[in-house]
Amino acid sequence: MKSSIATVCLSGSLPEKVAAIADAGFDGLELFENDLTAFDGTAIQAGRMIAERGLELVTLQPFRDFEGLEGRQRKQALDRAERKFDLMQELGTDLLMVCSSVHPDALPGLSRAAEDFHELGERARRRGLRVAFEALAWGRHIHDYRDSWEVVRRADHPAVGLVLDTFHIFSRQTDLNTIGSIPSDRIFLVQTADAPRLSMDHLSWSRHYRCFPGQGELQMADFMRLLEETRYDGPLSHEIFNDVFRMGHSDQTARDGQRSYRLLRAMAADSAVPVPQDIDGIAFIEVAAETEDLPALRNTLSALGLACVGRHHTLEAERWAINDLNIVLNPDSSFAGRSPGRTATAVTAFGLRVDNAYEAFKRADLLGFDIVEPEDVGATHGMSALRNVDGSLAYIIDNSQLSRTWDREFTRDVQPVPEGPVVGLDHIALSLSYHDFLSVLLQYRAIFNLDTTPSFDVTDPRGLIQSQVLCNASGTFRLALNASASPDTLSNRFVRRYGGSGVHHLALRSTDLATSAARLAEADVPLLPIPGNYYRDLAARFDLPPTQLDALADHHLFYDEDADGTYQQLYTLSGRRAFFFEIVQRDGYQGLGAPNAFVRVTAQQRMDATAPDPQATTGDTA
Ligand SMILES: O=C(O)c1ccc(O)c(O)c1
Ligand SMILES: [Mg+2]
Repeated sequence: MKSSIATVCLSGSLPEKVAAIADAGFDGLELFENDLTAFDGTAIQAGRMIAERGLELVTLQPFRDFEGLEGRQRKQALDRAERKFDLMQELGTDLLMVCSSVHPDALPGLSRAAEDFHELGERARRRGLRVAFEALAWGRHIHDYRDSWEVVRRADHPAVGLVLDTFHIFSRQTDLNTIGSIPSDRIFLVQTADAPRLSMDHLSWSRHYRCFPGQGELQMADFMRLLEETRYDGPLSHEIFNDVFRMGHSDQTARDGQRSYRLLRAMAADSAVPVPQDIDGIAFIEVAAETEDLPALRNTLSALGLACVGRHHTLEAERWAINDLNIVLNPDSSFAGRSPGRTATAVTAFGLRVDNAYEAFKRADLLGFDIVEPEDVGATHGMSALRNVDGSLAYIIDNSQLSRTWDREFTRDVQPVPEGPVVGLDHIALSLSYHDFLSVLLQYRAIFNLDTTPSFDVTDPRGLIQSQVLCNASGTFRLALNASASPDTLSNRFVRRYGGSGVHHLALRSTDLATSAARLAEADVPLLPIPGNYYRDLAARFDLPPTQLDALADHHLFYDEDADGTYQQLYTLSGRRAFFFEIVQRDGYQGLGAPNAFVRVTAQQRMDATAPDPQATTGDTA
């Protein structure tokens, strides 16, 4: 198969789109007619620009409202097609993609449509061209790929073939099984798109929410298995209409598109790409710490019961630990692989524990993700990492590797002895720019075997924050992704101040949150204050004894229940740092306290408003 992508997927001008598509390594592209119509060169120049970048022009599309017309309207539609054939010959493509008609005058009937396509195919053939028919999910009469296939079959013309577009097929929940029996030479084009499951009309869903396979919830693997049965060998072309892609960076989107294409190919039975592995947990977190922030960090960590258990042999870095949780405070920023221009004390790396790191890297590499070797960042630890879209590093390690690394790199001053109720890490939360959100989702879901919760909206006083959680089956790995289209939400204020996406908070797990809160208070670690109204609402929602409600309020704790159990949360303020700590007590509960999030972000925005001007000082609380 050949990899292709439609120009409509990307932001920018036609030359920018063509460059991004070529640089990302695609074999070809679908030219959306609007991109040509708005291009300030000739069709010949556009075709040459595409060819010079080594790209095949797979098709010109879409040709609309063709089938089912009579008399003068039918003749006009055929004449219109001839004008597009002229363009195609100048552009250097032999395929016109025709989508099913939404014309109010279009008449029903598969045989009538087949006659129209026979005639169109004959006109195309005379000019050495072909046409391909797609059923739009909202087509007036034809909105099922089995009907468009029947039209193509009855048209019975070598220049008339079928388009399969996964979005239209899945959005109507059409049975897939007919796909396997379509002769491969009758399929001229396969368009691939994923999407989140949303209940809305087909057209709005398609035009705004499509995403790359691997980012959504459609059963792409089922489709690919049936396509494989046909032995189809033509272009596999992403066609994504997505509001975020339209505002994103075309290079980043095109690179993700190529990764998604490889992910689709890796679904084939004979793929050489290793299968995705589980993430068992987070082995360590690295904080690039400015020296003046170290005392406050050390104070918070010791109040939480972590101890400094070793020092780096050559760097200033300290290893803080409790049980399996390791936090490395590293004042040497070069080790952390930080992006230029970022100065705040911030989380710049974490280590993902897997069964077989070699296989995970092999999969990541074959899918086209960026891998950073230790030499690249001048590190002696010997661990390779994925480069996250924000420039931070996700090391991938297996257990054998980890103990060796600690001993080679760090002294062992004290054994990590549990000294309080904090037992380890619960989750990490990222605040992402809106266009990084889907990139991060693709990276983690493509490489690893993870579940994704449905996306939900948190109401921040300045707009909505979209939130989604990636997690493993056993609950030992949770990564929360947050992004917002509104400029002044908490998550976007973080992104702006920090100079990009990044880790917004670290959540540790306690077995006794009230005691953890008391220890933080004793150590003068300020906690996020929670308004009294929150506890009035808790009293109404849950059957909690007054003493328990008072205790929650006294310690600034959030509370929630689900079918599996209860959950309590508290938050520290970030002070000068880019991130803050959350401490949770999870008694069976599976979520991340989503019903409390609007109160939390509102309280954080309130703290932020009373903090000194972030432009003038780094003493912010975002
Ligand atoms: O939204 C549309 O009109 C449209 C156009 C062309 C396509 O291939 C498609 O799937 C949708
Ligand atoms: Mg399509």
